[in-house]
Amino acid sequence: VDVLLSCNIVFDRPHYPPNFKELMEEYISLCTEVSRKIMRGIALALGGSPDEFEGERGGDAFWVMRLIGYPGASTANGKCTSENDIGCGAHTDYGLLTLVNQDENITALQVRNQAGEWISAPPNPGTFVCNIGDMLKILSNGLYESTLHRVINKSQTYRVCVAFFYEPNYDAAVEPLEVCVRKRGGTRKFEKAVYGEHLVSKVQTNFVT
Ligand SMILES: O=C(O)CCC(=O)C(=O)O
Ligand SMILES: [Fe+2]
Repeated sequence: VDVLLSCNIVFDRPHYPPNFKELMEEYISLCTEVSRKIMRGIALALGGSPDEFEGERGGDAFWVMRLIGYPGASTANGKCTSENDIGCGAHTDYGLLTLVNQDENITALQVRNQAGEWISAPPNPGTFVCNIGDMLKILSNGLYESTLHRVINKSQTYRVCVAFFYEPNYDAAVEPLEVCVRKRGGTRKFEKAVYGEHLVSKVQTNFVT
């Protein structure tokens, strides 16, 4: 799918550190392991078996990792005004979980709470911010919400964020778990969705102008 291939990293650019590929691969493998463990915890919290998300639901992740750079406000287009900040518009993530590793010392990520207010999710050294994605909202029948978030870098410093997206298998047909349907009095809040179709349609609306 062209839209998904358009931003893939080329691992052997000459200005990358010599062990860049190995570091990224190790990081991805550790993030995959942590995400799988978080999913086991969530499965238990929802009252299911710990393996609820194994198999195509979340055991064979179509992971994505993005290394995102946000130029500082002053260098973005020559002026330092609040209109010049560089960020990322409000959206929900698409899959199961996102592990957001933010640059220390810059508060730019904001999440919308249930009262509809935007609150900061400041970097906390040694921790990830963990977003819930749309597929986990569906699987949990809405017991977990995929939280709206956005990024506004008002600082004058270039901000880097490493976001690891833990997703279902590309072809997975995702629907509310029985245990979560029972918890909501037998009501199915969401229709079945095929993860790959959801991903492509959201990437097209978010990134293609
Ligand atoms: O830069 C961030 O802190 C978050 C980026 C983000 O929300 C995303 O890539 O989906
Ligand atoms: Fe996001």
